[in-house]
Amino acid sequence: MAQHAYDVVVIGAGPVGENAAARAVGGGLTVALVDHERFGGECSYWACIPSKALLRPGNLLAAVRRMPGVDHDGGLDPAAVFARRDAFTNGGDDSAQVDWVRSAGIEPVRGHARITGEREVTVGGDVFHARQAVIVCTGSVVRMPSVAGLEQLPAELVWTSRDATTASAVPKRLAVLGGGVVGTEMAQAWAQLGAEVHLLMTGPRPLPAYPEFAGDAVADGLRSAGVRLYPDTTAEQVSEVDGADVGAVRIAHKGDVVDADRLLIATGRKPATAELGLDAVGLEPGDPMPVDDNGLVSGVDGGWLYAAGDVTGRAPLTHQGKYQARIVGDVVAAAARGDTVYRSPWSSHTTTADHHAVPQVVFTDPEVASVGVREPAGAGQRAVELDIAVAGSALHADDYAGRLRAIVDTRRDVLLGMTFVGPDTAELLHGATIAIVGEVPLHRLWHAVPAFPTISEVWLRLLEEYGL
Ligand SMILES: Cc1cc2nc3c(=O)[nH]c(=O)nc-3n(C[C@H](O)[C@H](O)[C@H](O)COP(=O)(O)OP(=O)(O)OC[C@H]3O[C@@H](n4cnc5c(N)ncnc54)[C@H](O)[C@@H]3O)c2cc1C
Ligand SMILES: NC(=O)c1ccc[n+]([C@@H]2O[C@H](COP(=O)([O-])OP(=O)(O)OC[C@H]3O[C@@H](n4cnc5c(N)ncnc54)[C@H](O)[C@@H]3O)[C@@H](O)[C@H]2O)c1
Repeated sequence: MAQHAYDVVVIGAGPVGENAAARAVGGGLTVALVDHERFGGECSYWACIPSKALLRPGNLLAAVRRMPGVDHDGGLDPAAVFARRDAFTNGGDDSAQVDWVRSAGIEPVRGHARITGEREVTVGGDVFHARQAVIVCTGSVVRMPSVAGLEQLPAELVWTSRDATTASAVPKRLAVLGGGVVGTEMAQAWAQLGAEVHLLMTGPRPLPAYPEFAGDAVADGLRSAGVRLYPDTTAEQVSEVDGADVGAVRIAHKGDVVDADRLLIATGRKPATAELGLDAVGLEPGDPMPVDDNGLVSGVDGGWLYAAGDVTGRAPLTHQGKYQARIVGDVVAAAARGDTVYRSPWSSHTTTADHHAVPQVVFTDPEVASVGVREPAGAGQRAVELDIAVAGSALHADDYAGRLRAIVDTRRDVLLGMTFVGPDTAELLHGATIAIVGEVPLHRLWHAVPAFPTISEVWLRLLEEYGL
C-alpha cells in the first residue's frame, strides 16, 4: 500500500467537494480531492446543468407563444437542444474540470474512497493520511421505490434522472413516477421536446412540499404543455408489455393502466454513504451524515471528520451545499492555524442560513421560487398572500398569472419566508433571501422602492397588503 499525507482529504468532487477543497487550499492547506466518477459531480453532468439546459428552450418558446406579435412558427429542434445541453456538460468529459482542480492547487485522485480509520482514507492501493481533516462530500444517489415488477423490468425501459437529463432521443411516451422537483421539471422538459408524458403522483397535486397554490399553478402549466396528470395515484405494478415492437412498460394503478416507452423514476434521493466505510468510525452506512453548524460530523471523536452537501441530508441543493462547503473549508483552515472557530449563529464559520433561508427554484413553467418557511407556524406568524398583478407583470406577458405568499414574524416585523409562483419569478427570489437573512424590518423595506414597471412592484403590493 502506497502511503500519502495531506492536510485535508476531501471525498467527492461534486460542486460541494470542489468548493470545500478550494477554500481549504485558500487557507494554506494541502488537499487531495478524490472522486470515483466524474470531477464536477452529479450537478454538472446529470442534474442541475443538463436539466436546466433542457428546460430553458421549451420555457422560452412557451413564453413567446403567449406573446402576441412575436413570430414563433418554428417549434423546438430537439437535436439542437441536445447539442446545446451537451456543450454545457462537455459531452460528459471532465478533463477541463480536472485541469481546474490542478490549477487551483488541489491534488485530484481518481478512485473509490473508503474511510478506514481515524484521519485515514483508502483509495484502491493508496492510503491517504489527513493531518487535519477528512471532509465527506459524496452527495446522493437515486432512491428506487418498491414497486412490484420494477426490478424485473429490462434496464433500458427504466430511466432515472441520469437518463432523463442525458438522453438524446425523444421517447414517444414517457411515464414519470413522482411529482416532486425532478418529476415536474423532467415531465415539463420532455413534453416540450415532443414526448407524450404521463405524470403519476401519490398526492392531489405536484410539488407537495410547496404551498397548494404553487402546485396547482405548476399542474396547470404541465397540462398546457400536454402532460397528462394522474393525481392520488400509486403505481401498484409495472411490467413489460408483451408483443410491443419496441420495449414498452405498463404501469398498473387503481384498476387502470398507463403504457409508455420509458418509465422515469423520480421518487427521491438518498445520501451516498452506503459504501463509504462509515462503520469504521461508528456511523451507520446508508444514513445521512449528521453535522453541526461548523460542518463537524456529530458522534465521531477527535474533531477530524466533516461533511457538507447532499450527504448531510440538510438541504440537497447545489448552492446550499457550496455555502456549507465554503464554511467547512474555512473552519478546517482556521482550526489548522489554531485560530478561533466561531460557533455563534451567522458567524463566518456557521451554516446558520441552513435553518432560516434555503432558496430553491423549480424551473417549470411557471417557475416556483421559494426561500425560508412556507407555512405559518402559529401565533406571531402571519401569511400574506396575493396575486402578482402589477404593471410590470402585465407588460411582461399577456395573461400573466402569478401569486406569492409571504410569512411574516409579526412580533419582530420581519420576513421569515417567501414563495413565488409565476413566469420568471426565479430572479425575484434573491431579494427575499436578502430580506430574510438581513432580518430587514418590513417598515424599512417600505423604503426599498421597486422600479416601475417591473414584476418586483409586487413587493410594494405585499407591504400594502400587510398594512403599511
Ligand atoms: C435531475 C436533478 C436536477 C437538479 N437540479 C438542481 C438545480 O437546478 N439546482 C440545485 O441547486 N440543485 C439541483 N439538484 C440537486 C443537486 O444536483 C445536488 O444538490 C448537488 O449535486 C449536490 O452536490 P454534492 O457535491 O453534494 O454531490 P454530488 O454532485 O452528487 O457529487 C458527489 C461526488 O462524490 C463522488 N463520490 C461519491 N461517493 C464517493 C466515494 N466513496 N469515493 C469517491 N467519490 C465518491 C461522486 O462520484 C460525485 O462526483 C438537482 C438534482 C437532480 C437529480
Ligand atoms: N431545481 C432544483 O432545485 C432541483 C431540481 C431537481 C432536483 N432537485 C433536488 O434533488 C432532490 C431530489 O429530487 P426528487 O424530485 O427526486 O425528490 P423529491 O423528494 O423532491 O420528490 C420525490 C417525490 O416522489 C414522491 N414519491 C415518493 N415515493 C413515491 C412512489 N412510490 N410513487 C410515487 N411517488 C412517490 C414523493 O411524494 C415526492 O413528491 C430534491 O431534494 C431536490 O431538492 C432540485
